Amino acid sequence: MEGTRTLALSSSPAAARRGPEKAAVYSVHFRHLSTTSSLHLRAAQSPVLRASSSPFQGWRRRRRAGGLVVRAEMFGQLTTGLESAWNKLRGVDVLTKENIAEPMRDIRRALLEADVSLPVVRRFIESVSEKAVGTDVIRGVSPDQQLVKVVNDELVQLMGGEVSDLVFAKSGPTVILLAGLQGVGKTTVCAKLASYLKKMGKSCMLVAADVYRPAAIDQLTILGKKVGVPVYSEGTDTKPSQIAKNGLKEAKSQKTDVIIVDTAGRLQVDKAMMNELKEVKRAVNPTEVLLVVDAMTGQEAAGLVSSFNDEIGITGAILTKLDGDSRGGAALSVKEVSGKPIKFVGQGERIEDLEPFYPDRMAQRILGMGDVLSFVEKAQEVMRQEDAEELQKKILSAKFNFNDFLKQTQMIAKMGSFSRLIGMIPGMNKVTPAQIREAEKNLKFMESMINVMTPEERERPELLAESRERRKRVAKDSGKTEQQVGQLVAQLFQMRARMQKMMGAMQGKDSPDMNELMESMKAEEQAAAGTGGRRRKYGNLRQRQLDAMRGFRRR
Ligand SMILES: Nc1nc2c(ncn2[C@@H]2O[C@H](COP(=O)(O)OP(=O)(O)OP(=O)(O)O)[C@@H](O)[C@H]2O)c(=O)[nH]1
Repeated sequence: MEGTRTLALSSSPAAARRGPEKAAVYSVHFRHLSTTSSLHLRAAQSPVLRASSSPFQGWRRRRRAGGLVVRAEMFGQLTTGLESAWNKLRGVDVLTKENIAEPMRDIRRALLEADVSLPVVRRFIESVSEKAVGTDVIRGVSPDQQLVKVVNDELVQLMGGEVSDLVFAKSGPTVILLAGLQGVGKTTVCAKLASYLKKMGKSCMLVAADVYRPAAIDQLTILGKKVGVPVYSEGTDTKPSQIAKNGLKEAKSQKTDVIIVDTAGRLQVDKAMMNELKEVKRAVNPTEVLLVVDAMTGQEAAGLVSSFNDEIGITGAILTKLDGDSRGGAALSVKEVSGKPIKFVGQGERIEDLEPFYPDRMAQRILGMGDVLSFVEKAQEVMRQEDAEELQKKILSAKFNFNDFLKQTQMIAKMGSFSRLIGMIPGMNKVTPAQIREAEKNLKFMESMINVMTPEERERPELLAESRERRKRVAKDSGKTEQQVGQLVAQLFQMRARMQKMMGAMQGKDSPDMNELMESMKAEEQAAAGTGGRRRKYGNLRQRQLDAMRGFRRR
């Protein structure tokens, strides 16, 4: 492989585990001249851990029986690189061409260090910059969170958008032809895929068409036994295309749903290999031709998918050894470079370590910001910008009315569990679940009174503040007391004042004191419920409410 020098003592954590017990560093596998793309260490004692603090940034320690294994945290390097981009946006009001320039440079650097190919990085940066600047402002979402969301969406697109499912033949056995260079994990993938398909309820057969390495046939036979799937083989004297053809015939006679054909791997792409694959492909007309590539080879993997597709025509790729990939270049480049989707990823040596490739989950893992993303998505979903602007105007001009109040409560309901949402707001994690439950109950209580108000009363709460008759009617229609209606009206005026204060604080970039807000909501709810003890306890609050109403009457 050009540009690759293997100083390998071992290529896998399993081999690392097999190493001697006492040394601090047992095995190191370097690919690529300058990068530590693959490194598996095992230590019986702590020196490796001490060493792990700086040179192994983004690497993960795992405790295993009998020692510690230090492994690359998947895409850890990239995640760390991107973090510096968000940090540069702290304190800005809105994303502009100017203020995103530096964060975009960080993102570009992080992607290049992750071994994503340059043209892909260029297109990515261009698209993110364009979208970030053109994105509507969402109230409550900070510019750095907004950029995280734009980058996430672009990463998902870059990796193919949707999950790309396996295609099954409409009739007869589905044939999956696996190709790939030597040592990428093809044989292991055969067994992993068979086990995956078995769990889906499909019957499988493995076909051993790697005739150049007798050990490959043995390995497949052993793995077949392990996963409980028959293996069709004819030794090493028959042509691979003939073995594949006979295997398919056998599968048909046994009414097997899927056959997986294991082919020979070569050290590099050569004509003989391609011709043989073409021949096998012609012989069995596969539904899926999947190229197995090693994630640790970075953008080379993407290049390979491209050249195999040009030569033989493939339907997708399987990315193995993602568990050892701290960079992510292959996962990010394959679709964009080759136009072919990654269908599965191998994330370990065990049979069950194969799963479909979900671009959205992968992007979230890269960014490591699941909470921020779901918060932004929910805020986007329920709060169109016009609504937000209108609301803000109303709040600032003290015109917040019962309709807005209802809209807000409904919005909160739409956002799903109030408590989950609150947990996502920085600074709100001190609010207890009991407080949240009370706030939710309070919202329902108030809603029942608002529902029986006339449109005019909702629009102009002053009407209710000024007319006892109106308050009496609302109380009667909602089954509440006149006093409770009075408290609700007073509460709305207090809320106006409080929201104005909050908006002022937000515009001044101070974060509002959410705890105080929750405390007062709780107090108001209890006052509204109107028990004797609570009445005494929250006497001051009720006095304030009455004052607010009186003040209003005087106007
Ligand atoms: N960590 C890790 N190791 C893997 C993964 N997939 C395969 N391996 C290991 O990679 C090594 C090579 O796997 P094989 O399945 O023998 O590779 P192959 O492509 O069939 O090799 P040839 O038959 O020589 O072409 C084995 O030690 C596997 O356990 C993976 O997803 N993660």
